Amino acid sequence: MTTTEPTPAVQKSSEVLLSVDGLVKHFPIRKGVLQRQVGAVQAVDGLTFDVTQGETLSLVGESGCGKTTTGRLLTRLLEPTAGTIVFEGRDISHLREGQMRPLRRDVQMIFQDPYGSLNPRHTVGKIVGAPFRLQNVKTEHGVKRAVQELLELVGLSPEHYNRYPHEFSGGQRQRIGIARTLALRPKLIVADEPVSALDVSIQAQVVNLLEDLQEEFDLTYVMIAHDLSVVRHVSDRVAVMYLGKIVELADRVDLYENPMHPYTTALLSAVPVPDTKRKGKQERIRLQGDVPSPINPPPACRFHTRCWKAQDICKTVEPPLIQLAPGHQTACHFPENATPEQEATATAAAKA
Ligand SMILES: Nc1ncnc2c1ncn2[C@@H]1O[C@H](COP(=O)(O)OP(=O)(O)OP(=O)(O)O)[C@@H](O)[C@H]1O
Repeated sequence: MTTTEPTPAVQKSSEVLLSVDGLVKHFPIRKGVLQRQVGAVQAVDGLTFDVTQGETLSLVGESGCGKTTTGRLLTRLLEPTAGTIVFEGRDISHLREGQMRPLRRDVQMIFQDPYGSLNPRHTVGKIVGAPFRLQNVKTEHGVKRAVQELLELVGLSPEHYNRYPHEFSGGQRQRIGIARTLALRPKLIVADEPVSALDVSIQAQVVNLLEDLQEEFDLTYVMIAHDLSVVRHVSDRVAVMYLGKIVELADRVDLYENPMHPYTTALLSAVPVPDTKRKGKQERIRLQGDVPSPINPPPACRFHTRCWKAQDICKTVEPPLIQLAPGHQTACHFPENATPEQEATATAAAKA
């Protein structure tokens, strides 16, 4: 990844493309011959956010915090336990597979592993052409032409049509996956760690490609990453997740310069780029212990077991995700870098 200073976030359309309200996904844990439910993995536990047309919203957090599950819910590869997902004004939370078919064109996912996500026995032509064939939208000749155009679009050659995935490097394979994703001209792409399996030298190229494609086709991205440094340059807004919940959601510049949740401060302190503008703690914060289990998460504020600011109220009252500044939501009783008014707002929300 490049480490140059990011350009300020561009003002984009404010039309909401995707709206998520109280989204929950609990995976039941079953035991015994009767397969009785004995508990649940609370992978995603009450997410509420909007994604506007043409923006990049990044979901960030440590392994196991529920990012991939969220991505799979948004693309409806999973069915939510509760809550709603509204895409272009239509509630898609519980559509059945047949009803989902038209939506599969509009909402696509890019996967982390460019090695595992391409069938090694299929040619590039078959892989990238699969969406056309599945949706039955072109003749075989039309598919070939369209695939070759897509290959050129992502920086590959039309001659690659008859080659197999093993003949390509990791970066090229991710380009093949991106070409397949673009085939049906989706509106929303959920990109799950799209560059984390690639060499650092290749990561920036693939990120640049995603940005160019976004501009060309007015794409909307939900970008999933475990590391705040990866999404620094591409996000318009960033949602920080911890144990199935969003703890902070803010415009990119605001989040990096003025983090308000202690967990965000800790994540940012691990970002190697020196950031003179960032308020608050500059030294590396090493969080104590591991992330608790999502089977039995800590009550109230889920971060309290690892938070250096935690007080009694953090163990008994869950802080709601509230707006503490324009475009900046935080779920914390004792936000960092807060003005007296912001502290008062947080206190009032806890009492409400
Ligand atoms: N199908 C499933 N059945 C049971 N538990 C699951 C399932 N899928 C995910 N989980 C659990 O849900 C929690 C959240 O997982 P998820 O993969 O969404 O997290 P993540 O933030 O994407 O992590 P990573 O960065 O490691 O992929 C984890 O504890 C995971 O073990």
